[in-house]
Amino acid sequence: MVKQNNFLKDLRLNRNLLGILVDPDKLPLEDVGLLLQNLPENTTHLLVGGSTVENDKTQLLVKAIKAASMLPVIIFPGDYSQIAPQADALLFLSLLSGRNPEYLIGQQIKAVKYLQKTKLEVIPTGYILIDGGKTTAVEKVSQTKPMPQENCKAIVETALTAEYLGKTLIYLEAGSGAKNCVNPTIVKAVAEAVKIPVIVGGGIKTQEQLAAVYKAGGKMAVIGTAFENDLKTVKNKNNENICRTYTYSHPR
Ligand SMILES: CC(C)=CCC/C(C)=C/CC/C(C)=C/CC/C(C)=C/COC[C@H](O)COP(=O)(O)O
Ligand SMILES: O=P(O)(O)OP(=O)(O)O
Ligand SMILES: [Mg+2]
Repeated sequence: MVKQNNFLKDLRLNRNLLGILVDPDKLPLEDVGLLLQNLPENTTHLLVGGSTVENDKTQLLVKAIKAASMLPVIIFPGDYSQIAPQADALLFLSLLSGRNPEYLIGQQIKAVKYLQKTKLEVIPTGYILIDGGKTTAVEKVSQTKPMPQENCKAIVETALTAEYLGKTLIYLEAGSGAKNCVNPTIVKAVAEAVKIPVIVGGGIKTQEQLAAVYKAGGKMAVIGTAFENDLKTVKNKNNENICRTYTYSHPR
């Protein structure tokens, strides 16, 4: 059966997409309602995943989200154990900034027998880790070094390599909770060099940073940590006195 390419179509046809990243290890299932009620108004997609996630948590979380929301759910996996058949799509990542065979091809081969049993839209993605000013979980888990922001040429060449290899998407990643997000000059250089859509994530906290991603040609920005912090504040204050740690969402 031919699978519908909806997520990739969304990325090709639209701009200013906002993906909120939910880490199954950090969001208790009973907080799915809280999550959905507090999403930024401009959220277009939910991404689910983490560098490390306990067994079965991703599948349970995706199931709970799908039961309560119409938003498309995209798996953004740190490893093959996070494949959840109830999701809409899966970023089939290859960590091209590194040279660890496990994250270039090993995880992908391990994923196949699970993917064959699903109808997930599988999106071959060139995943490029860029130095965000601190050591991040992706770096630790993959045991690879990020590419320096100063070396824009090498980053562009890596993105072009991804395109020549047949990847249909590029993800420029500064890492979860990065001090510095990917510089817009890098986003612009990559977006101008490749024909495939570019997603940007890592360390995005403000409306200005979000706008800069879109202005530079990024089709989707992904926000995880800033939203996690926001949700903690909402929870701690029992919905009173909400003090948002970022400013990109409209006040409710
Ligand atoms: C099934 C399959 C092909 C799995 C791919 C395995 C692979 C090659 C993984 C790459 C390395 C890795 C550990 C990826 C983790 C992905 C992930 C969830 C990263 C967290 O992203 C942060 C996001 O950009 C938002 O940042 P922030 O707002 O600062 O939290
Ligand atoms: O799973 P990640 O990569 O989002 O890392 P962290 O748990 O440090 O947020
Ligand atoms: Mg995180």
